[in-house]
Amino acid sequence: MTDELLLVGARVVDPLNAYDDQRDIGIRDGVIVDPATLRDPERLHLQGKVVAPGFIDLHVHLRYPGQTHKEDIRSGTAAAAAGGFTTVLAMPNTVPTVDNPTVLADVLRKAAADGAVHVLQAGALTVGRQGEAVTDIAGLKAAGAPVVTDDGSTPQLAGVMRQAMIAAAAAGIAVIDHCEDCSLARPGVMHDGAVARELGLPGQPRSAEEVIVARDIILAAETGCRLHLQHLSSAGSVAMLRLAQQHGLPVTGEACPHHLFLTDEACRTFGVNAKMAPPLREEADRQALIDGLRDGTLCAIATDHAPHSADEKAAGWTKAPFGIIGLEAAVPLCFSELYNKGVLTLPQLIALFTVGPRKVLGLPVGSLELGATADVTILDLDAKHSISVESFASRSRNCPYDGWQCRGKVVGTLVGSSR
Ligand SMILES: NC(=O)N[C@@H](CC(=O)O)C(=O)O
Ligand SMILES: [Zn+2]
Ligand SMILES: [Zn+2]
Repeated sequence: MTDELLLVGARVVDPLNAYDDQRDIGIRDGVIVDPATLRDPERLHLQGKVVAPGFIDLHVHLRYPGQTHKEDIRSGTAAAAAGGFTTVLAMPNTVPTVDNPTVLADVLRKAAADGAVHVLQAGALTVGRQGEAVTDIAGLKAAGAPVVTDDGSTPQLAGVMRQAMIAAAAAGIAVIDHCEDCSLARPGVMHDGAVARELGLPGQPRSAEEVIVARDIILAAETGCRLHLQHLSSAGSVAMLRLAQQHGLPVTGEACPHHLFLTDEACRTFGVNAKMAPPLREEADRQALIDGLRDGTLCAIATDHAPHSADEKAAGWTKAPFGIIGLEAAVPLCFSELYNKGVLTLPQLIALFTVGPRKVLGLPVGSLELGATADVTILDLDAKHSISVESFASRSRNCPYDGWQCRGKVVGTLVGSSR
């Protein structure tokens, strides 16, 4: 039996094709088709709503395998779908690490069975993410990893990163990079500034991120490796990325909602739910990240959805793990703060969830063209609501946004037939 659906009357925004107008969208068997070819479709009336290509989150922790008390593929992808995402890129800092094709195949098998959205799985850069032996990057790519990263950390030795980039370049795969020099970051638990001094907590200076951003831009230039900088937090990092792009280097970057909407001041209010890597910084950094989105230096907004259990987070500032969840708050926050407050245009904001991630992944995702997988995100730009952490599909609750008022809501997501 064919499965036919017609999306009627919405404003369709498809930045890859520079399209922004009202039109109907036809779907047959999970693929976008010409509406005129449908015979007897089910109709979804979407007047006053926006239809966009399914949003892609380049940075999530699904915690499978090994840490499913925090999240699993079922709960994490349910959270993604509720939050407006139809594709997520899972990080490999699991137990065991996704550092070989066998573990990767297991995750993909589990995702095909349990996933409410498409799950892409990044491979690790080094064995066990120990920063020593480079993984079989070509083998990971062949097994389905679209990118490689040691997220959670990065190889501390430049020589190891250089070797990894040479292998990644040869395999034709991008390195995505958690920029943190541990000798500068440790034992810090928040940004190294006035708030940390007042709270009496050890700080992480901006240099902990920036020296790795500089190092890895230099290595990308030398090796020709495609490099994507994850969860950038400092103004200096954005400036270096901009300069690298002006020099024509193949380097991109992402920002996370928490770095866009919070500063280290939030550490006073939200306690350990404001503890994450890299840390929340200062207002000038926040503004620089927003400028980076505005001028295209940063091509993606990614959540860095990092679930941890209540017990783990209850360990207090110095012992609690780094990270907050973001899948179900990111889109409402971004549409409130960036679109409805006039910071970005609608196509600009939607591109940060579609075209930008597509470029990083090098996959044919994030567009509504005929023949594409029918991944669709449906939005109501005016709907007012407040974020209710209690109602999240995620298994974890480590989120500072409970009760935040938003304008802009995810009405639904459609996930097309698997690629
Ligand atoms: N961002 C975080 O604070 N935590 C992430 C690791 C990471 O993204 O670096 C996690 O896995 O919990
Ligand atoms: Zn990270
Ligand atoms: Zn992460």
